[in-house]
Amino acid sequence: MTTFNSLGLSDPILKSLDTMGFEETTPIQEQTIPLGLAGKDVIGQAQTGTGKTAAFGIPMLEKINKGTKSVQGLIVAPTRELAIQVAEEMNRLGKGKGVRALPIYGGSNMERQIRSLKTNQIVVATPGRLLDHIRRKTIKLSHVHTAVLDEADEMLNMGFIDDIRDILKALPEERQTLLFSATMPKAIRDIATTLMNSPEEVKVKAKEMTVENIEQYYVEIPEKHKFDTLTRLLDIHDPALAIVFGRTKRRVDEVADGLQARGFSAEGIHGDLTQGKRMSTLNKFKQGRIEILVATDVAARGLDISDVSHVYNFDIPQDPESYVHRIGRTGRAGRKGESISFVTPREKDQLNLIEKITKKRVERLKVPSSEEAARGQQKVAVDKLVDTIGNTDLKHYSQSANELLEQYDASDLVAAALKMMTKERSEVPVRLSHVQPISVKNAQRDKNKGKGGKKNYRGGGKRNFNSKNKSRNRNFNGSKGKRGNFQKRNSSN
Ligand SMILES: Nc1ncnc2c1ncn2[C@@H]1O[C@H](COP(=O)(O)OP(=O)(O)OP(=O)(O)O)[C@@H](O)[C@H]1O
Ligand SMILES: [Mg+2]
Repeated sequence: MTTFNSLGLSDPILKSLDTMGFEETTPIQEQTIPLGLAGKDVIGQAQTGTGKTAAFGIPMLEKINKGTKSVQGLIVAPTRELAIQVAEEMNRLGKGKGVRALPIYGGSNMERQIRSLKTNQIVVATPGRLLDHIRRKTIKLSHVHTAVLDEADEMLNMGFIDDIRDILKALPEERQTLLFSATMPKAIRDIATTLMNSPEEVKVKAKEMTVENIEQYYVEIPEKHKFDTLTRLLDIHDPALAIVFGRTKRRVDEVADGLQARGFSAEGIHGDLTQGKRMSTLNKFKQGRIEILVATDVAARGLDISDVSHVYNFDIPQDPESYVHRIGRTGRAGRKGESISFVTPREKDQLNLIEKITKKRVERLKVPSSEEAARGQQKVAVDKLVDTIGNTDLKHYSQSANELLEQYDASDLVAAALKMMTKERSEVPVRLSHVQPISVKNAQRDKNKGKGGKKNYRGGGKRNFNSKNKSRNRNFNGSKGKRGNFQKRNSSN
């Protein structure tokens, strides 16, 4: 066990960590914070949800000179939501020292950003908006001593590489560059090293690329049965919060609408929505006001929402890296999670490729029948009832209960109560537009075709964004997740 204390951090930073409830370092933090503090360039690779943000954030904050009122630390992230989230985490980490991070991203007020830029020493930006500021000379980067590419492999992928080169060119040559991600294909690592100054490569040793606290399943299923299977699985699993990934924006809209029509609390998020809509949907999801987020890959990377218990790959992802990031939205910070990928018969090769690259076998799950789904829904009601017996003072109801028992059969009474509590699904038919199955060959060809081209991440574009649940009893904050070993003391996400 390594404590933050033993890394020689300053009191203000230790104070923030204490407030955040971080007690021990995670392995990537233990290995990269000393390198970061020593001014080394670092390529850091560690599994999803294992605290990479603090791994690069803490050394950056330690090196901010409070007396200099200019941008000294720059973090670049691929999506607006992630830029905002990373800025929030940096603000928590920097609170003790009084250092603030400003998120800058497209779709928000540029003038306001320009005013705030004068008072913040750390900027967390998406590449497009940052370049706008650089070109308009509305950001001063001559004092930046630390630059971080979060989700580095994504940032150095074909869609972003030119922007990243331009951004790095605008920074002082004398600087520290840190790259972090859960995945780092070799070709990208090679590009990365050309942008850095003899980097130290830290790869947290793990047998598999995915975290072991995610139970990974797949169902083999023809395209036309996917939607009904999804609703059955949702009824059986009764997730605290779930993310359903679809391949395209249209797909996301159709699945979200379909789920709503069947009475689920679901909304979609993708790159064609306004920034305001994206934020409000994500916030509702974080607060548990919607239970199912249907998303393109725009939500695949970095997002840290602790109560996500299930990830469904309604469409199998284009590449194994995307799979790793998508399922990594659950099972964070030591919690448990489950992922279920839908594989059409022609997509079995793609699943095999994912298993090979991630070095993890994905287990087959039987497609549930409608009877099983109905039993699943009933079980939710039964659990609620049993939970109420255990945790509520029922004195108030005992007189009515006794009167009813004199008139009716006990089993009829319980059955009636269960029926009232069971959410019976509407059977409205839901039809989705046809999508092409992914084959390893096609995925490869699409990848090559896109080389050098611009991948429109901001707009989404081509790169779009079980019943074994240990405890079905949701407590009031909606959490069903089990606590793992590097939990915060007072987790308040
Ligand atoms: N040492 C720690 N102790 C307890 N909780 C921590 C610690 N470090 C980070 N966390 C928490 O763990 C969660 C995941 O951290 P973070 O988002 O940085 O993961 P990540 O490695 O960047 O994941 P991804 O690859 O998905 O981006 C966050 O809620 C964070 O606050
Ligand atoms: Mg991250």
